[in-house]
Amino acid sequence: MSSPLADEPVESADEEAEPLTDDEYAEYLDELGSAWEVVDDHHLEATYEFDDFADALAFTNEIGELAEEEWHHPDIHLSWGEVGVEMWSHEVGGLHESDFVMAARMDRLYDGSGD
Ligand SMILES: C[C@H](O)[C@H](O)[C@H]1CNC2=NC(N)=NC(=O)C2=N1
Repeated sequence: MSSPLADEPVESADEEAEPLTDDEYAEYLDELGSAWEVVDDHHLEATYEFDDFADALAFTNEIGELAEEEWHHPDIHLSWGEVGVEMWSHEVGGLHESDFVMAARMDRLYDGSGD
């Protein structure tokens, strides 16, 4: 079951936007699945598990298409049976609401693609 955050728009950060503070991002983190954690107050991290490399590659491509559609791109680490994702906003040098929306969209893709 993905978070309602997945229904929010992915908006680019304002020019002068500052990264979210831990108090500010706490509420968004609570709305995401437990797979996600914030690292160094800078980015979101999660690892998705798959049966094999081919399934992990297919999910990687799904995330890539989402990122291109929304023009908001994660770092993706593809390995056998696993896809590691790091998500932050380059323009603010840290976390923005859109990172949490993208994380929820990735969870929705994963839920839809099965285990
Ligand atoms: C150069 C390009 O416009 C920028 O990288 C865009 C597109 N993708 C992006 N992705 C992420 N994660 N953060 C950004 O600030 C961002 N901005």
